[in-house]
Amino acid sequence: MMTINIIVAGPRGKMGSEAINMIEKEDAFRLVACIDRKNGGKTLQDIESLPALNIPIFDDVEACFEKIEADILIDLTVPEVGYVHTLAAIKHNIRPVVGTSGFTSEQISELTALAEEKKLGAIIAPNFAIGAVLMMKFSQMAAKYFPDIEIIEKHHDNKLDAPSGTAIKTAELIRESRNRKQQGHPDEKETINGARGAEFDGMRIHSVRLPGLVAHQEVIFGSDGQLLTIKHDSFNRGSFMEGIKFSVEKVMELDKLVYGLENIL
Ligand SMILES: NC(=O)C1=CN([C@@H]2O[C@H](COP(=O)(O)OP(=O)(O)OC[C@H]3O[C@@H](n4cnc5c(N)ncnc54)[C@H](OP(=O)(O)O)[C@@H]3O)[C@@H](O)[C@H]2O)C=CC1
Ligand SMILES: O=C(O)C1=N[C@H](C(=O)O)C[C@H](O)C1
Repeated sequence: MMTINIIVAGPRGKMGSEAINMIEKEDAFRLVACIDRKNGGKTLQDIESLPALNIPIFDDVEACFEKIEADILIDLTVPEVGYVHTLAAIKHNIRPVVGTSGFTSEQISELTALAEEKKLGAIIAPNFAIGAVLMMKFSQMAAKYFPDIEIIEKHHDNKLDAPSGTAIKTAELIRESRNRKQQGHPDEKETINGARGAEFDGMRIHSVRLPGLVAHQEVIFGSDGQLLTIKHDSFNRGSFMEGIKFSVEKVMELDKLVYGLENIL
């Protein structure tokens, strides 16, 4: 059995710490280093909330990639830094598996081109929960028949990016199967800015942020006399780990960047 050597960026985060637990449970996965802006020079065992492991922590991504032999970077940080980490990983021939949301489409295009040039596998997945991927695909199917759509995504109030990566990916998939349609009344006016949500290809995306929520999305399709709702809920971060595990295995076989788990499931 081949061992896959993994670096995790964002180890103290909700997703990063869950990913470390997942890696520890897998015989074929080996955690070799972490990237953490506040704990460079320490080891994982120096951090109270994390497993007592003698794994080096780097605050500098370049130093980490130069010193540590790794196959994969799992990035679970914030958009600006996650992009820098992903770019550096590809340059160092380390395959990125990116959960961090909020990359721009220009950044994704740039990373795609670089991975193609290097013939290196990479995965950027707006949502690693298998149920969420199905929710997006079912929405894409339904959009062909029900072109009037509102996406409502709901997340915890520590989330930095809006709309969520999942909502953007859902809208992108819907755009592939639906002719552009400007929804609502042509003369509608917002008396408070943002009341109708964000506009994407004529449909609307609404972002709810509340304590108590984890990650939830409803796609509502309206038609004459009927309403279809396609809904997914993640109640904990464990829901994303199956997709991360699958991506870590799959990215080793790829020679290009894949954006969205639906393309490899
Ligand atoms: N694709 C998917 O399926 C999923 C994706 N996500 C995405 O994953 C990312 C992480 O989510 P989550 O774990 O909930 O978030 P957390 O806020 O819990 O963790 C974020 C981590 O990033 C670190 N970080 C923040 N700012 C910086 C910075 N400037 N430089 C370096 N590190 C930094 C934080 O460290 P510090 O304490 O120093 O700030 C922390 O360790 C988000 O982008 C989220 O949208 C989340 C769930 C599922
Ligand atoms: O920040 C989160 O929590 C999540 N972010 C991802 C997104 O932006 O879609 C995935 C999931 O919704 C959880």
